[in-house]
Amino acid sequence: MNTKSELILDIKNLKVEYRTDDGVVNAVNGLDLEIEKGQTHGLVGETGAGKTTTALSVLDLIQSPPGIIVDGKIKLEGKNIRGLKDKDMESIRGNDVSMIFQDPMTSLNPVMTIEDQIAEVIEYHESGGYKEAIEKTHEMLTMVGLPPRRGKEYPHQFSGGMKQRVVIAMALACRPKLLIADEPTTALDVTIQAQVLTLMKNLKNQYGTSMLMITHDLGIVAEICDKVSVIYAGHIIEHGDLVDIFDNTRHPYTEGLFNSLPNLQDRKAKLIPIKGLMPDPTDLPTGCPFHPRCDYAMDICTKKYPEKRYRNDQHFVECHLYDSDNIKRGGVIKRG
Ligand SMILES: Nc1ncnc2c1ncn2[C@@H]1O[C@H](COP(=O)(O)OP(=O)(O)OP(=O)(O)O)[C@@H](O)[C@H]1O
Ligand code: NI
Repeated sequence: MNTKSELILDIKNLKVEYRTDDGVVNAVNGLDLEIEKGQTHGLVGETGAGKTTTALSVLDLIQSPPGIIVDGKIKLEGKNIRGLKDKDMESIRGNDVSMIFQDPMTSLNPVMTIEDQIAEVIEYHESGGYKEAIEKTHEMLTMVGLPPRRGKEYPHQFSGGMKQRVVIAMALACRPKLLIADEPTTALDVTIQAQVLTLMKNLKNQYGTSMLMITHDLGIVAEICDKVSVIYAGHIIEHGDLVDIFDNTRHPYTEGLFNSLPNLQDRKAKLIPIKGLMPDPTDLPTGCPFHPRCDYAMDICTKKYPEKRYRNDQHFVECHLYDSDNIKRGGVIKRG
């Protein structure tokens, strides 16, 4: 029954809170996420849904205080990595999992040349000396489409798109098993965005790196992802492959995300934003957290969190519309 190939990352029941003076922010609320080896997995949802918190949890980089992982299992290649000693976690961050942030300057040192920064990463991971590391650095720069001679320059001499390419080169320099990209193109203009995405797609094909791509852009998901998890209020409310999510949408929230996109066939058609706002994470609604915004909400939705319902062996939805009593209505929401 289970035809899933090997998992690079397996998160079960992750719960993360930020305990602030204004209350407890329930950022991630029992989230499950499985990333198969060699695949690009899109994590998509509105601002505040818990995407970055999930990613930072994997690397044990949640700001603490106020953040705390309250519960859950995180496995990398089948090995538990939650609660590791600092030294072991550092080795995972350096060798196994790399993260690219939205703002490339998070990862770049303004007073070090580009090539020295990449070479430092390579030297840290490989036995060869500086000269060898610089040679490799030049290969990496070429790979991300930057002329190696520019390695002598400093970050401020580079445009935003070029800086993000450097960060990608750095993230890949240690050949990570898993690359986590947190909105890596959001800060870039549209043409550069497309170039960086193409680059990431090529790298994935070339090296078979598994990727977690965090985005609120369904266009990016369609462009480079194999699997998609839709996150709402710290829960994965729908998960499947591209065809499941784009052509067999089940969750009203996912449907809302699609409806809020401009229609390509009819550019004059109005955007239909999802009504209402993301719930206050310090005071989440009872039952399904989407119910106050949901056109299909039923009595039970205000009372009970919906279990996973599987449409096929991978596509699931957490929504009471698909409880057995309602299933007769079969696919209340259908696209295409
Ligand atoms: N250091 C922090 N202290 C308090 N609350 C935080 C902290 N970091 C995040 N949060 C809160 O946790 C919730 C989840 O935030 P998170 O950054 O994970 O969302 P996100 O999905 O990445 O959003 P975005 O698309 O805006 O990046 C939000 O309500 C956010 O305000
Ligand atoms: Ni974020």
